[in-house]
Amino acid sequence: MSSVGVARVYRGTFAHSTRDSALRVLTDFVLGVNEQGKIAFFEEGQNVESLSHQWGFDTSDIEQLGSHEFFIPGMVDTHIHASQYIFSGTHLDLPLLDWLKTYTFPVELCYEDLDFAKDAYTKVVRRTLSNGTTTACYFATIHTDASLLLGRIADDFGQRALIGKVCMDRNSMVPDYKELTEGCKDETDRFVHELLKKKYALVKPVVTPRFAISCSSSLLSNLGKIAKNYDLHIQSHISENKHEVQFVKELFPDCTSYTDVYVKHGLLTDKTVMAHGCYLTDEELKIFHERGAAVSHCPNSNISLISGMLNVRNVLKHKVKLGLGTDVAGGYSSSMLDAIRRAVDTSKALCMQDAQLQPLSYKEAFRLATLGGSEVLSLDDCIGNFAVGKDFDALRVNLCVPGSPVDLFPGDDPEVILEKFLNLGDDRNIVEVYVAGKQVVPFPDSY
Ligand SMILES: O=c1[nH]c(=O)c2nc[nH]c2[nH]1
Ligand SMILES: [Zn+2]
Repeated sequence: MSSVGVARVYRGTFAHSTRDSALRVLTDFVLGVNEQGKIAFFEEGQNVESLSHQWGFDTSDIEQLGSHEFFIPGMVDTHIHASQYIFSGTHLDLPLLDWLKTYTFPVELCYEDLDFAKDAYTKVVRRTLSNGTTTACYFATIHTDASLLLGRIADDFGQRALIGKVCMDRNSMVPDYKELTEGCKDETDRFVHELLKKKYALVKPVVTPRFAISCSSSLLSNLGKIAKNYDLHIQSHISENKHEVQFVKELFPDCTSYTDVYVKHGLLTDKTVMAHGCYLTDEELKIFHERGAAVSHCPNSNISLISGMLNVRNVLKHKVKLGLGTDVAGGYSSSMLDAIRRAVDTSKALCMQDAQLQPLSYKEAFRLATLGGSEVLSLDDCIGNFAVGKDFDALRVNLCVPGSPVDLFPGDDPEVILEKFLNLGDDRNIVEVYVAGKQVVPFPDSY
């Protein structure tokens, strides 16, 4: 484009969430992306002439979307185990603690081998990007070098990512799949230091105690200090399964709740994201709200491992930041579209138990997968919707591609088309993916 100031301009339908509205479908809007990959303007199509003067672009350079096409913001997976992708779709027949011991820890041990790690991590980054995950908050494994490799691969593919080297110094139930307390702290220091040194634009470290069962009090305190010293994100699991909650009570008798364990060790901050939270009490949710900590709702995993069903309405009532996670591979799908669908399904299942509850609408689930996720990761000043000044993280969706799993009919308006995509669509419909203004899907030939 010959213009000064904008690199690309699109015209057509855009759907996104705002602070006040779970879904706004805007037909005939124009959006400009500047050279820095940020949204320069986002206005009604009728303003196009004045925009072209103001921004110096030629209207013939505008890319017009088809009537069966639209842009939505990139989706944010707030909780995914990159290392478990290798067995996703299998091993769904045991409850959490047995599942970890029998399937998960033995697989995670393999990531000591960097060739193994490279293959698996390349596949998970490719798959999630194709499925429209522009931002992922990843658990890796205890292996520092393989975790750094995941950071490099995310950077190579242009995915926005938080990367966690997993920390665990007890109860691994599998010989060798744990570190000594001091080693774990030192390796986390090394991981953070090395990853920050790379100066990747979109990839950052996240302090990652696996969960309270896997970590001694001393390790948790050390991790809390590292997070504070470097002002880092923190991720872990909380109150996923009733046996887990009971075990934590026994391991930390001086703490008043599971949440209190993380509070006492400096791990519940406004940059914390805790996965699951199915059994959090109202008192605990109040603490989450006061501290600005977030919950990642992982409905596929919660059902697959028969862990529990998060009452999303109650979390929202407590004004706790909430997003969605695939939780691969406790969750069998790496697609955030699946997370949207399972979140709605779970809320409907809860309604069957309590007629007073209101199910989640597809619009609310869409919000959780986009703007909600950006809030969970404290990135909502930068991504989550099409507000001017934010990075252009976006999916171009086309429902009329060859082999599309969705059929359209006369009279299907843009809102219906979006709803069909969210409920029936898949990666075949996600024809282009942008992160910070850069097109990352389709992949370059060299990938
Ligand atoms: O769903 C889960 N997946 C895990 O890998 C894990 N580790 C602790 N708690 C966990 N829950
Ligand atoms: Zn998890």
